[in-house]
Amino acid sequence: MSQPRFSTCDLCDTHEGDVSGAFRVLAPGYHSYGGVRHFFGPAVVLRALEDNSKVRDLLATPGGGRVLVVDGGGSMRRALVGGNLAVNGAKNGWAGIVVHGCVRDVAELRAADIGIRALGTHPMRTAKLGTGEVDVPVQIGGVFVRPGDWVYADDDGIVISDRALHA
Ligand SMILES: O=C([O-])CC(=O)C(=O)O
Repeated sequence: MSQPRFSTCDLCDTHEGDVSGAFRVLAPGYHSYGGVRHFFGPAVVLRALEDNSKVRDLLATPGGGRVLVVDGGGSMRRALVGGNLAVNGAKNGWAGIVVHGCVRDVAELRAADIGIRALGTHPMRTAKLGTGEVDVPVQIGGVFVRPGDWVYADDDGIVISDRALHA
């Protein structure tokens, strides 16, 4: 897929004076695991605490270039995304996944044609109890992310905006 080139640094330079809260930057701490390092799209937002049932359900639906943002509560005890989910998300046209929590199957994630950011890795998978809240605002990395916000991720960081910022 051809991508408009954007740079989160350039976006920050352009919007540094925006004190409205429309332009936010996630605090550092998210690492890149997917085969795509540079991705963007409108956010689908999910809160899922050590249960990835809804992550799996959403990645099985058409992504249409959107980015799945998962507030996993920062859990360092379970992995919310693994190789199968990443491949499925890529196949269904998701641009990326941002996980406030852990992922696993690092080699498979690296081979998947999708952007993945997460706090770390953990080899233990989550429960599958069907819990989780879809389409809710979350607060991760010190900022709010709301359904429909735009996400821009590259090697320098992750920007959240209430509107599209690329040309
Ligand atoms: O099944 C899970 O919970 C996560 C996983 O390992 C995968 O996506 O391959």
